Amino acid sequence: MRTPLIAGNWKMNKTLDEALAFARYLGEHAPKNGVETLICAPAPLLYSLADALAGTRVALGAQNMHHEAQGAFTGEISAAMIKDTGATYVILGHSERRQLFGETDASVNRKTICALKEGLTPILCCGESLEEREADRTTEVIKAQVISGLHGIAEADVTKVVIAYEPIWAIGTGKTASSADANEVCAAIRGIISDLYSDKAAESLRILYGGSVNTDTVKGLMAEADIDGALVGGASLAAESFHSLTTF
Ligand SMILES: O=C[C@H](O)COP(=O)(O)O
Repeated sequence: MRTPLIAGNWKMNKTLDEALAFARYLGEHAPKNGVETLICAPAPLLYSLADALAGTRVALGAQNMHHEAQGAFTGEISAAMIKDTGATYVILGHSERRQLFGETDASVNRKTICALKEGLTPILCCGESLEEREADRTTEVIKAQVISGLHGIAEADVTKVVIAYEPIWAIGTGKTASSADANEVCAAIRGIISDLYSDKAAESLRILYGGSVNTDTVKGLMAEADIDGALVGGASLAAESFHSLTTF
């Protein structure tokens, strides 16, 4: 049985005051029973948010990290630093990181290995561009990203990974993939895990959908057999909206 996960990705949004007001709201409004909820916040907010969210059933995550444990990497943060804040998740290989900051399948793989080593839960993102979808290359692209992202990770660890399928054309555009289309790709990802590892691993690994998820679309997406949750950008920024998503 896979526990549903509704994860908010705040991206580069919110001051400390705004984040604390959001946490206060979540403290007063519990998520649906049996649903895990998560906020992935900008790094400077993590320590304060960990305190503010203590006792709320809302987990905390970072949005990126470096693949080395420490060293001369100005401006970067490590897995151990994230763990120190009290955060337990980290988003890796988001398409914005790949497109705007030059992340590659190889660097995302190194980060995933490093996060697991530190005991963080990686949310490994994959997704095709509009051009790739129109050329009928979705499965091929996703397969390459998933295989590279998980390279060298043993079966005992792979079930700790969460995979987020986020078609690039649906991110921040208001265009959501239909529930059926999103489920088809998530099912294909589960098939890839089964081929790489085992049916058992594929059955226990959680797969999220992301891309313009909102309070109108979340229920349909969550009703699909292979979608275990959502990675939400825009609709996670207002506390009321995020809370409604967690009570789908
Ligand atoms: O990580 C979240 C995704 O990029 C989705 O963002 P969005 O919900 O604003 O489309």
